[in-house]
Amino acid sequence: MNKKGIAILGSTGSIGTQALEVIRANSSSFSVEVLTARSNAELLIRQAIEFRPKEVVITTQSLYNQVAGALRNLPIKIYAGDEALGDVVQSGSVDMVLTAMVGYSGLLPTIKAIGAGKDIALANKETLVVAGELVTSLARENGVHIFPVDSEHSAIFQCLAGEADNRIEKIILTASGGPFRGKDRAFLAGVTRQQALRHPNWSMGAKITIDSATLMNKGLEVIEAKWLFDLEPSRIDVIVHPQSIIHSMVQFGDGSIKAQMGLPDMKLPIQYALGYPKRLQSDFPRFDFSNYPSLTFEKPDLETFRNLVLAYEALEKGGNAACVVNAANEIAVEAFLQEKIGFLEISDVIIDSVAKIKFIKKPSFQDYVETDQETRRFATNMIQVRI
Ligand SMILES: NC(=O)C1=CN([C@@H]2O[C@H](COP(=O)(O)OP(=O)(O)OC[C@H]3O[C@@H](n4cnc5c(N)ncnc54)[C@H](OP(=O)(O)O)[C@@H]3O)[C@@H](O)[C@H]2O)C=CC1
Ligand SMILES: CC(=O)[C@@H](O)[C@H](O)COP(=O)(O)O
Ligand SMILES: [Mn+2]
Repeated sequence: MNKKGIAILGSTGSIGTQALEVIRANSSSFSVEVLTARSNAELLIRQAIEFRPKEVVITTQSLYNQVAGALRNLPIKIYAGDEALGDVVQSGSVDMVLTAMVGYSGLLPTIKAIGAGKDIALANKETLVVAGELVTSLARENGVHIFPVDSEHSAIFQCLAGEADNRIEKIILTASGGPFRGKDRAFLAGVTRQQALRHPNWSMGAKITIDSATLMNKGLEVIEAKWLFDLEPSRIDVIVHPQSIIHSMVQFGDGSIKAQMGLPDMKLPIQYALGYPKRLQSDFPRFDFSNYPSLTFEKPDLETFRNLVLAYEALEKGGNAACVVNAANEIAVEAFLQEKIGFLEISDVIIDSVAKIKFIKKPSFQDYVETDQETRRFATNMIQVRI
């Protein structure tokens, strides 16, 4: 049997390392062709020695010598810098690119991979948030499939199997509510980085963990769902489900609701995307109903967690609005992680950026690049003035 050749962008992160666990357990189905990282040279070297990719990229130029030196006796090509990401995804042996980088930086390599006809396993939700219209139309033109890795979107994708001719009435994205569910603004004003990084159910990278705490993660996921499943915003609901057992739901025209369930473990959606259409066997721990006597649901508190509203507004507005929200959020989350601003100020930075940055109704790729840069400059400045 031919193995599927996988390129992993961001192999040293939370999704990247779990993807390698999946591949290690299914080595007769997959080969690792490309590994990339930004700063964690030591882990990248260990991964390359174990999985023997054809190409490796370390985007931090100053780490090139360390990586190249450690791998010098192996038949692996080593590159440095951001531009190399756009080249390696196009390699002949790559069948599928797993986009497990964080933030806006995932956009350009994803576009290059789609241009080269490579299927995408998409974890990097920011790609669709920033330029969903452009990326999905490019995928259609190139006959490329985008398989969702994000747990909610994987759940919806799994619920849609066999339903191609049936109308979706709405989808219901579940949200854990994050570590501050039930708290008010007075409490949130004083929360620390450490508190915000303590997600109740998932162990993830720092940026998405803060997004979960502000509910921006759910906002980004609403936008991601719009582009993956071609739905108007009014057909995308969010419900808080603190146990994170139901990963999302689809309601059809006859009123029937399908849900996908399981313990919170990203290896399952990663494996489903890599192995699609096959469900590969796994020994992931199984969900036991008797351990969960109650699965509960509540409405999100939109007065306290304003970021979810900001994301819906950007989706309604269209154009480059979500690109502005994303860039401002990335800058604000990084500033919060560096303890330069408070938790509630994350929303303030986004609101002021949306008000300031020029709206473009039909943005080109270059417009997205410029919008991202201008927003980052504005948001960074705004934070500097405050401190
Ligand atoms: N973690 C999760 O469970 C989930 C994550 N996602 C999404 O998946 C993506 C990855 O998240 P996660 O794995 O948590 O993130 P991590 O921060 O854990 O990992 C990010 C990875 O990308 C690399 N990286 C970071 N910045 C850059 C950059 N500017 N250029 C090149 N490479 C870079 C990092 O390299 P290094 O470490 O070497 O610096 C690392 O390999 C995000 O978009 C997130 O929203 C979606 C659903 C669940
Ligand atoms: C695992 C995953 O897909 C994350 O996006 C997760 O959903 C975050 O949890 P929240 O529901 O708290 O945003
Ligand atoms: Mn998710």
